[in-house]
Amino acid sequence: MPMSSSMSPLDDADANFVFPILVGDIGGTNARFALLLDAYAEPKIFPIIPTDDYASIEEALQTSILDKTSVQPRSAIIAIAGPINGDEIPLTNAGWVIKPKDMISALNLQDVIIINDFEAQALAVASIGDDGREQVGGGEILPSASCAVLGPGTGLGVAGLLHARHTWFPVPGEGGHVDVGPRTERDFHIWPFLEPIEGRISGEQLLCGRGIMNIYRAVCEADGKDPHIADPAGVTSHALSGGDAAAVETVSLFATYLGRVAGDMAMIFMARGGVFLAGGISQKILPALKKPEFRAAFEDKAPHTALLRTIPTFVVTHPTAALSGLAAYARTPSRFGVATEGRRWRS
Ligand SMILES: Nc1ncnc2c1ncn2[C@@H]1O[C@H](COP(=O)(O)OP(=O)(O)OP(=O)(O)O)[C@@H](O)[C@H]1O
Repeated sequence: MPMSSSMSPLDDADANFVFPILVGDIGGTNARFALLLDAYAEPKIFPIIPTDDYASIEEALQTSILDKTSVQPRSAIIAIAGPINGDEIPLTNAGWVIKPKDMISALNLQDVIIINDFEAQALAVASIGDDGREQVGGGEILPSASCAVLGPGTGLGVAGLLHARHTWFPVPGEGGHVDVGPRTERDFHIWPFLEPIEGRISGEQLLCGRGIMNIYRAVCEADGKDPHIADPAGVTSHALSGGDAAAVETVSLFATYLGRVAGDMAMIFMARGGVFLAGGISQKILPALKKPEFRAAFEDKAPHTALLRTIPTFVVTHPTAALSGLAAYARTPSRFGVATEGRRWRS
């Protein structure tokens, strides 16, 4: 059992962390780390590393962070892709198993917190300003209202962010796995060619790197063409340059489906504070998301079209948004209602 399990989440969240604090955002593809020396200094951000290049988080931290600085962190706040359960936490979509007790002894830490990577993206939404995001379409942020975050990356992460009692509460969940159904005539042509997961098409079957390939292959098969592009970056670059019709349609459909699911999340969370598109893919296809499809699908939510029109949508453009959210939490944990029960380990 984690050593802090006797403390209630809110009592625990009020406890400050001891500096220097290491913050980390570990995705299925990339890991990003930064060091915070004190509550006022800007985080020192280290180069992004591919998760697959290291056998474990201890090895990654030792080689790419600790061997490159004389600062010895005392606390670590790490966001990971996957559910946090018990003392051994496997990453979804990557080979690492995070063992906080091993981190404490191998890296000489006194406090380790592990949270979900989309909670970190939600913390980022509360802490980044206009220069870290770009609005797509109309609507205006209603201050202190709820927000929703969706992030197509290796998978599709979704989180809410609620404001109550002067505190921002990130709400992690598995919203990336909602069902998505065909709607237009073209959808009905393509749907039979999509690869399902156990018989259904979930958001994550469409809205992530793998999902781009799923849509692309289905578009090609529906039209009796050979899919010749091998990876998601190839599809989006052919689409953005306009050089390949199937790639152009794939990215247009991706934007439509992302708009549909983002609109659903806006309604679920009543996200008058805005819907934010995080994750690696959104910023790479920003010009495609600015075309009409994304926002049209987002707003097309009868009987709530008028409501959806008032809700702004943003692409998070800050290159290390999750780290900046974690840094804001590390500095002033009392501003954020992050539940730490079962997710905090101390030496
Ligand atoms: N230019 C691009 N266009 C579309 N997809 C891309 C592009 N570059 C990389 N990808 C895909 O983005 C995914 C990686 O996303 P991201 O950079 O958000 O990684 P991550 O943080 O490790 O993901 P996650 O947090 O979802 O596990 C991979 O599936 C990759 O194939």
